[in-house]
Amino acid sequence: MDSFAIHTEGITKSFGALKALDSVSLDVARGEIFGLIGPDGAGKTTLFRILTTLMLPDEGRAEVCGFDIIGNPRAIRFRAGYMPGRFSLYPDLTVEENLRFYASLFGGRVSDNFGMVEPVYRQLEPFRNRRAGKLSGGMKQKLALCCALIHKPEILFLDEPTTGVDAVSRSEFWDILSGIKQGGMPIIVSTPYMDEASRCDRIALMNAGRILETGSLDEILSRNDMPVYAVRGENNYRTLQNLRHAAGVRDAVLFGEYIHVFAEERLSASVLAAVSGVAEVKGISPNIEDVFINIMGHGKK
Ligand SMILES: Nc1ncnc2c1ncn2[C@@H]1O[C@H](COP(=O)(O)OP(=O)(O)OP(=O)(O)O)[C@@H](O)[C@H]1O
Repeated sequence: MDSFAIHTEGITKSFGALKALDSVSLDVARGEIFGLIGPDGAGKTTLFRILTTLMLPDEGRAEVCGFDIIGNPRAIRFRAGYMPGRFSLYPDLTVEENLRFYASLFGGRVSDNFGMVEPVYRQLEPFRNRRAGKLSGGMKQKLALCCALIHKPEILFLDEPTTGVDAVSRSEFWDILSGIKQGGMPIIVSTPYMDEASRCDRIALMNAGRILETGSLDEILSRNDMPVYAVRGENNYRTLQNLRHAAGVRDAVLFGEYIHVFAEERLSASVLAAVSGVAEVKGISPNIEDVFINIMGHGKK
């Protein structure tokens, strides 16, 4: 088990009647970027809190860096860098003061491990005297990452680091994570954005407290290969209703200007074209969003 950065078996957590995590079992290998992908309420934050020893599970067990979350939480706290989902910085402290504060929480100084954050901090340096509350979203995110790294952790937990950040900053942030991974640090990162799956070595698709699929993006796509058509309607809203009631259609969902139709094997493009209001039909390869919607829609597993 020690060969895994994270190993969990049957982690379950309820809040009253709500099961926020339902028997979550997963492994994160050393040196990989592992993405936890799912919508709001999937249970991502709850899992992070349990793995960083801020909350106890009701059932199940887990190890982080070879240490048991219940038996040895202190060892994990020193080894884990955690960037919580919501803004974790002190808005009235400057960039520099925030970093100094986080270093002091672990009994150190910024200079002790500056090499760890230097590549990212260099981008923040021009603003080092600016209060964190006055930074742009992308800059806040970079500072929060520096604060999570400043005690030189062995593993990084990032809870929705790119939520609410513009597309360019999101992409830059993923480039930074790839750089950190090159140094051998395992990273577990949650996101509601399906397109970020391609930046991870492996992912888990999560919904309503359960892991629906785990694997590399390619593995998940090939495991869930299915006939999908992109359909444009004369009036997409009306066409969507017609498609949902058409024989051989398992589900139909609006994606931009096209409707994606999840079809039974026997359905052909020409049969679809005959559905009232359909203006254009083309066969497409399902993307990760198609797979996710299809799995959720059919309660697989
Ligand atoms: N302390 C709590 N008390 C009661 N319910 C909670 C608590 N923490 C989380 N929940 C509920 O558990 C479920 C999972 O929440 P969680 O925050 O883990 O999901 P998430 O995937 O991180 O989504 P989000 O982005 O919305 O935080 C949600 O329905 C949430 O309302």
